[in-house]
Amino acid sequence: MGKLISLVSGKGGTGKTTVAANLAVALGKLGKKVVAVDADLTMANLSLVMGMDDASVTIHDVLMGDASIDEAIYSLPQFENVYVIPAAVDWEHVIKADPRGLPETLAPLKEKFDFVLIDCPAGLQVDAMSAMLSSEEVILVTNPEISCIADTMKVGIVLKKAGLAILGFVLNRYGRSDNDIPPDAAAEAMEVPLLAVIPEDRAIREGTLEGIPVVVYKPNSEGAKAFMELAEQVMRISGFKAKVMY
Ligand SMILES: Nc1ncnc2c1ncn2[C@@H]1O[C@H](COP(=O)(O)OP(=O)(O)OP(=O)(O)O)[C@@H](O)[C@H]1O
Repeated sequence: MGKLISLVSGKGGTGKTTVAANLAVALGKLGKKVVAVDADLTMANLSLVMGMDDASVTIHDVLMGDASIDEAIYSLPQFENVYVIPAAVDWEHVIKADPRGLPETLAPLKEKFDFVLIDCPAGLQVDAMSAMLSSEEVILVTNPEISCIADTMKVGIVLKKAGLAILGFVLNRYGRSDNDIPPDAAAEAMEVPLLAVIPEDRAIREGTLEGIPVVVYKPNSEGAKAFMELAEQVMRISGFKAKVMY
């Protein structure tokens, strides 16, 4: 059985999609079969970040009852072992798909993949809750700012109460400002394990624009190395032996 892991945060723009895309490609490089799911049903962009700009069947069609989940899974041959379930961006699909169907729609994926990574909307609204409750385990994504840490902690507390396992948090965009909260202080505040510190890195943003996650776009960059370390950490805590292949 695979792992259903959501990428979540209290605030928008912390880097959930970037972490989901890079973690997916990094785990694929480490030999695991991964599907990345765009569960941000109103502001979808995961598939674009992973180099796919058009999809005939999306998670919205599945939620609307017009397609099966298998029909919405696309292989990304440019990355080893990586698949994506895209979301629609047009308004018609967005208003017709009910996010509350996500948990039962995504649950069967863990029979087919080692990792199911669910890119969630920020916050605690019904669309975000439905996406997050589709997972069994959670990776919190925060920036090194006090308000972001506080809001992300709140989400973590709610999800823990709901029975999900909090694997830990990713401190993303570290080094962007002189006032950044340092990793040890962030870990003390969050009260969950620090899985990785991802530096602020131009190569990450460039990779996003190119549709090539930085672990493939610039594998020797500091950002790429940090994402590979995150993937090894996730392998370890998931009980897989992490072998270094890069
Ligand atoms: N470590 C980083 N260094 C530099 N740029 C980054 C880093 N992490 C993310 N970014 C950039 O920040 C922007 C927002 O990231 P992303 O879309 O992943 O955030 P998000 O949390 O998914 O946003 P939303 O809440 O809107 O879905 C993107 O342009 C991305 O390239």
